Amino acid sequence: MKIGLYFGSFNPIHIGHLIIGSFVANNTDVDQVWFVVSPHNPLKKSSTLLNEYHRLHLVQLAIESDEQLKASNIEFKLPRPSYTIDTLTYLTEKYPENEFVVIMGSDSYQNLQKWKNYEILKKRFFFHVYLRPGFEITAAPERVNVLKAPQLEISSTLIRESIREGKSIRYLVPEAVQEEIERSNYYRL
Ligand SMILES: Nc1ncnc2c1ncn2[C@@H]1O[C@H](COP(=O)(O)OP(=O)(O)OP(=O)(O)O)[C@@H](O)[C@H]1O
Ligand SMILES: O=C(O)c1ccc[n+]([C@@H]2O[C@H](COP(=O)([O-])O)[C@@H](O)[C@H]2O)c1
Repeated sequence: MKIGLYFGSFNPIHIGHLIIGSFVANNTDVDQVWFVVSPHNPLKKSSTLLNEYHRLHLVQLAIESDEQLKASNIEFKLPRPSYTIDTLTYLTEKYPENEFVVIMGSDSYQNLQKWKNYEILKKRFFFHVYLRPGFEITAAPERVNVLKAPQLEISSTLIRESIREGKSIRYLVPEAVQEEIERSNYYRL
C-alpha cells in the first residue's frame, strides 16, 4: 500500500489540514493519508502545545468516518524533537510492505534545507507538494509532484487565538473537534 504521510503539530487540527489530506487521497496514487502528530516540531516553540494525546484524539475525532484518512501516534515513542528523516526511516523498517511518501506545503518544501539530513530525505523519498500562496515552484525536481489543492488560509494559531479571545471556531474545525475543545476547556489560557 502507498501511504502519504502528512506531518504536523495539529495544535489543533483544522479544516485546512483536512482539505489537503482528502485532496491527496482522492487525486494521487496514495491509498491512505496518515496524519502524523508530532509531539514536538524541531522548528517550533513548545509552550503553546496541547498534550500530544489530546491532539491525537482531536485528529481521530476529525477523521473518524473517513476510511482513507488515519491518525498516527508513531512519533510519540521516538526521540524528541521529531525529525522527519528518523520517523521515515523507522516506518520504512517497521512496514517494509508499504511505500511511504511525504505530503507537504510548498512553504515547508522551500524551507527543507533547514531540516535534518534534508539531502538524504530528498534522495530517498517521494514528495507530494501542494502549492501555498507566495511559495511558487517553477521547476519541480525529480521525485516531486506539485499539486494545486484547494486552499483555505486558516491556521492552528488563528484557532487558538480565537478561543482565547472568546470567539467562535465553528466551521473552522469539524463539529466533533469543536465540541471536544469546548468540553475540555482546551486553549483557553
Ligand atoms: N490552511 C492550511 N492549508 C494548507 N496547509 C496548511 C494549512 N495550515 C497549515 N498547513 C500545513 O499543514 C502542516 C501541519 O500544520 P501545523 O500543524 O504546523 O498547523 P499550522 O496551522 O501551520 O499551525 P500553527 O499555526 O500552530 O503554526 C504544515 O506543513 C502546514 O504548513
Ligand atoms: O526533520 C526536521 O528537521 C523537521 C523540521 C521542521 C519540521 N519538521 C516536521 O514537519 C512537520 C510540519 O512542520 P511545519 O513547521 O510545516 O508545521 C512537523 O510536524 C515536524 O515534525 C521536521
